[in-house]
Amino acid sequence: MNKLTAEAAWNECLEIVQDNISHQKFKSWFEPIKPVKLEEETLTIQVPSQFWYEWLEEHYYNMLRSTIAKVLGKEGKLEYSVLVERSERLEDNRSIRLPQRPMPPQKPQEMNTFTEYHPGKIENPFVIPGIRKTNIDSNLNGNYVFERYIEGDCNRLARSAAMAIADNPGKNSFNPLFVYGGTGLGKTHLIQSIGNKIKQQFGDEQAVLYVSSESFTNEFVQAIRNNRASEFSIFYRNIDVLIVDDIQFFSGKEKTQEEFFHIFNALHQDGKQIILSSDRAPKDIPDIEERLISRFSWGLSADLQIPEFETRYAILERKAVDNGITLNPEIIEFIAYNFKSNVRDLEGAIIKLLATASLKHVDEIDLPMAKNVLKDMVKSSNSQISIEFIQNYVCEYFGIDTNKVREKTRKQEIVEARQIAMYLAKKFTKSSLKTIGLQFGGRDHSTVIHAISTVEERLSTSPKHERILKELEQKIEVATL
Ligand SMILES: Nc1ncnc2c1ncn2[C@@H]1O[C@H](COP(=O)(O)OP(=O)(O)OP(=O)(O)O)[C@@H](O)[C@H]1O
Repeated sequence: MNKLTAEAAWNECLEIVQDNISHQKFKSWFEPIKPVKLEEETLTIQVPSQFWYEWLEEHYYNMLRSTIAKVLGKEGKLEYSVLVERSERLEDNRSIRLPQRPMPPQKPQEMNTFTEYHPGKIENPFVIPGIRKTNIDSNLNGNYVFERYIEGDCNRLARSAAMAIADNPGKNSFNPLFVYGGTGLGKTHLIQSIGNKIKQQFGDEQAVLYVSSESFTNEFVQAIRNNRASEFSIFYRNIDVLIVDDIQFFSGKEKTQEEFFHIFNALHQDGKQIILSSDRAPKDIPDIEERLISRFSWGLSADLQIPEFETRYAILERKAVDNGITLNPEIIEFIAYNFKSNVRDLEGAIIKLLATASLKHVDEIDLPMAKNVLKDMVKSSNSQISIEFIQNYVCEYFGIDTNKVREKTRKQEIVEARQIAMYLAKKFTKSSLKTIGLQFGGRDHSTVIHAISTVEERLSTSPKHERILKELEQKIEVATL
């Protein structure tokens, strides 16, 4: 005979539980539970959700079993009653993406578990196969993989940190990884590649979740509205690899920041991996709590820069292959020269070419067609060759710093490059000799005349110079409209 009430029995259980788990976990998982009834040696407790029940079974089964044995004796049993019907929960759950799994057969609103197998109620209450990990929709785009992410000086650090994380999530010094950079430079692609690689390598062992900070905020607001803030919080605390994109969107959203702060702490403390992206460095994001900014900088902050010519070229080659379009090198060069500010524009150019080719039923696109199709997308400043463009171009060709041709230096290789640039400036721009001289460090027009005649002379006497000049002229023609 058991004279205990359900409350008293459960309170005794709680005292034991409290001694065995952290305060935070106790508060999260045990305080909200209500004792319902105690009949013979069977204590029934009410849990707020199906997910809750599953979580307890997965994580606290042994501890609860021994606790019940201590309080109710060897024959003691624990039964769960789930507060809300599953059909209702499922609908709600979707909005905050709680993990779901197929339900075992059960009586409505009630589940029994623990200590005994109840045929017809729960098939196997003790083994919950991958309850959370298999069922979380990671929200990843399968196209964003490392294999399609071209490496260059512009992204080397961020990319190698990302790959290291993918091999060892949570157990590396890049936690959090904070990737930042301007629009269209590949932040989303890179951070999603980490998630995809982890899924590929670790499968259901790692619960990966990609979420934009905007969705995070919306879900949180909705969770508050539906009195489900604690479930929201618990859900996020169960993620192994949390990827949050465009974190600058948290700016000015105090409640969301606070919630994220707690989730961040819990995950970090548990050795879970956090990956964040933003359009600017942590310290430059306005209206974000100082304590969050400082956490963002705990691991590694790596920026993505505008890709250099060679990387743009490699990206274009890759995108052309991915889109099933063949582009000859001249066209790739033309695009790489004229679309400099971000990778999304490079893709836009390829897609426009692809669309036009299929509209016009053209099998192969040639350079004049490409120039014509893309002329509206090329910035007007690029459509006319400027002296600066030629200076940059020639210096890049000879591998020297552009400023050098504007300086007074008389080093042989600089003088030669400067003379060639002056010659090309005269040939490809409408600028006067005086203007050209001025743009080369304020030189006199007679210096420009001298440079042009020197180049012309070399052209007629040296095949090597003739070849260099021809190459440069061709490239300038390709690069511009
Ligand atoms: N290094 C790269 N190699 C291949 N593709 C790239 C690379 N960088 C960016 N891209 C491509 O450029 C496009 C834009 O990239 P992404 O969306 O990741 O940029 P973002 O920095 O997140 O931009 P935003 O801040 O505007 O969201 C994507 O299609 C992506 O695949």
